[in-house]
Amino acid sequence: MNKKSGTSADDSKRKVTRKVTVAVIGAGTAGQNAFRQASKIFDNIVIINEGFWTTTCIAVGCMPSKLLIAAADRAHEANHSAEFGVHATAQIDGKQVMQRVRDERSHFASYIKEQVDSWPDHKKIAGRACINEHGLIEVNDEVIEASKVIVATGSSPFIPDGWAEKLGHTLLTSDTVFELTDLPKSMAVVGAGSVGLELAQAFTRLGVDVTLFNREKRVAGLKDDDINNKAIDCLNRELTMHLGSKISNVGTQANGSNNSSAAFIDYEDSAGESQQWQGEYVLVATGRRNNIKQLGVEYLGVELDNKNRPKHLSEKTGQIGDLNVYIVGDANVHLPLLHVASDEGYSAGSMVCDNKKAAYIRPPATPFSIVFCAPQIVNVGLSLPEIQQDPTLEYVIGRVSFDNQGRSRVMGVNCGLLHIYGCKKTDRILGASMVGPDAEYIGHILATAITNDLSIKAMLDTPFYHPTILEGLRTALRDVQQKMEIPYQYHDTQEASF
Ligand SMILES: Cc1cc2nc3c(=O)[nH]c(=O)nc-3n(C[C@H](O)[C@H](O)[C@H](O)COP(=O)(O)OP(=O)(O)OC[C@H]3O[C@@H](n4cnc5c(N)ncnc54)[C@H](O)[C@@H]3O)c2cc1C
Ligand SMILES: NC(=O)c1ccc[n+]([C@@H]2O[C@H](COP(=O)([O-])OP(=O)(O)OC[C@H]3O[C@@H](n4cnc5c(N)ncnc54)[C@H](O)[C@@H]3O)[C@@H](O)[C@H]2O)c1
Repeated sequence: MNKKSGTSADDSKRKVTRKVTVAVIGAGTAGQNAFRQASKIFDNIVIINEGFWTTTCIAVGCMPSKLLIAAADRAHEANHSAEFGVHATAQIDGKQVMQRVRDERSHFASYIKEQVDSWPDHKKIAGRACINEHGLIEVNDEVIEASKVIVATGSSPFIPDGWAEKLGHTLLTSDTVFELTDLPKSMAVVGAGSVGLELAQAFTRLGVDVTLFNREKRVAGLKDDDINNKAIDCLNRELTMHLGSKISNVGTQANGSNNSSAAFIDYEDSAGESQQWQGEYVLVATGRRNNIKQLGVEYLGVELDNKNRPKHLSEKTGQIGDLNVYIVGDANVHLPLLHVASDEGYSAGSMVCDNKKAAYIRPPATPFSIVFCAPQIVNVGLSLPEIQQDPTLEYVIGRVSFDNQGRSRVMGVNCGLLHIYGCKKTDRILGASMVGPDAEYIGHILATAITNDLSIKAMLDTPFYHPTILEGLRTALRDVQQKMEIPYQYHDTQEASF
């Protein structure tokens, strides 16, 4: 993509050092998939990456966070078994907890390393790429002219202006928190999105004194008010949350007890009262931003909107309009999730091969997200506001509460609510939102149903084993069916009540 090659006076300084058919910028999940796929056809290909080559997911994302949650859940179960007549108190070795997180992370990273090591050295460049005004990729001493460019530069934690300087060594983000060698005594977590909720609850369960702040009275960005209120109700039972609070200042101050400094947060609580929190660390989880602002994609003809999202993005392949430019994974902001990054990378890698061989372009995935707090939070398909905006969608909401659902109660995890949005006209599921036990499995079933256009009748004709938490899904589907006034199945059965 050499937009203006040969037109500049300082061309001599920008001599092209390499011409390639495909350049992939970023070697996370999306970039590695794109590279692997495109390499099946093209030999003249290069992948450029700054930092670790083991993916955000493995190094600082999905895997270390779930490893921490796994330890936290063990501790929680030990400490909360008294209702079953089993009395125990968890002895938590913070150093061992954090070491296992890193050891297991290294285990997962070793698979990626093996793959990356198998790629020829001359096709890998370690360094920060930027695209110059001629549409050439500059990295280290190289100036690369590429016919096709795949941008897979991911995203990074967003830190509000000035906070990094003010909080200094007391600031943590998801990029640094897994490097802690021991569990801290106290921590504020700012942001109740997926990162904030998962980590705040995990550290609480591991005995850290955690306070969670969020500026909205909303968790996990939930858009269905009933599900949001239920999630807050369930999470409040173990988490200290200041939702709807406004942070006015952050910083550090001398810690009276020793020579160190402690962090503070000045905030106005939801009742309008001025308050101060003090503690050891502030984990900032206020969102992520795509790594694209400084890259120079505009020199390839890409237009960005005011939130740095690429315009004219094909959600199927990541292609930008009819340019030979593909923006995939978190870099395009579309759905910043692992499976999406993986699929988009694969599809873009197939596309640059002109779809000739071994190419499979996946259809855009049904929107689907899981937050791995307890109870889990899941959203599938269209959200309630999206459905409400479209008057042609005649919808009903099928509900089930998990507060007294049979197996949930047996297991002592009976807090939750599922809403299924059904379409009256088509007998299909438009979307769903849930907080509750086994939500990750229920979410997968609902995503399968939406993706494969299953009718609610077809879903109700499939077996639901007894006693399972998944029987709650059937209760919600029956509620949808009843509200649609389509009496497919007589279901005055006993098991709905236990
Ligand atoms: C704490 C946390 C937990 C998460 N948990 C989950 C989860 O449970 N499930 C889920 O689906 N998703 C989860 N995610 C999101 C998931 O990790 C991301 O969606 C996914 O890893 C994005 O992959 P990617 O390939 O787009 O980017 P990345 O893996 O981030 O790769 C981008 C690469 O590009 C490099 N790069 C950036 N700029 C340049 C440049 N100019 N030149 C060269 N290289 C550059 C970066 O250094 C990086 O190596 C989580 C994220 C976080 C932070
Ligand atoms: N389980 C998963 O799939 C998973 C887990 C972690 C991360 N992720 C991915 O990472 C992305 C980023 O997650 P995230 O949680 O960092 O971002 P997010 O955008 O989901 O949530 C950020 C939260 O911080 C709040 N906030 C922002 N500024 C604030 C301020 N100054 N004071 C108080 N609150 C403030 C927002 O209101 C919001 O609730 C997610 O969108 C998701 O794609 C996924």
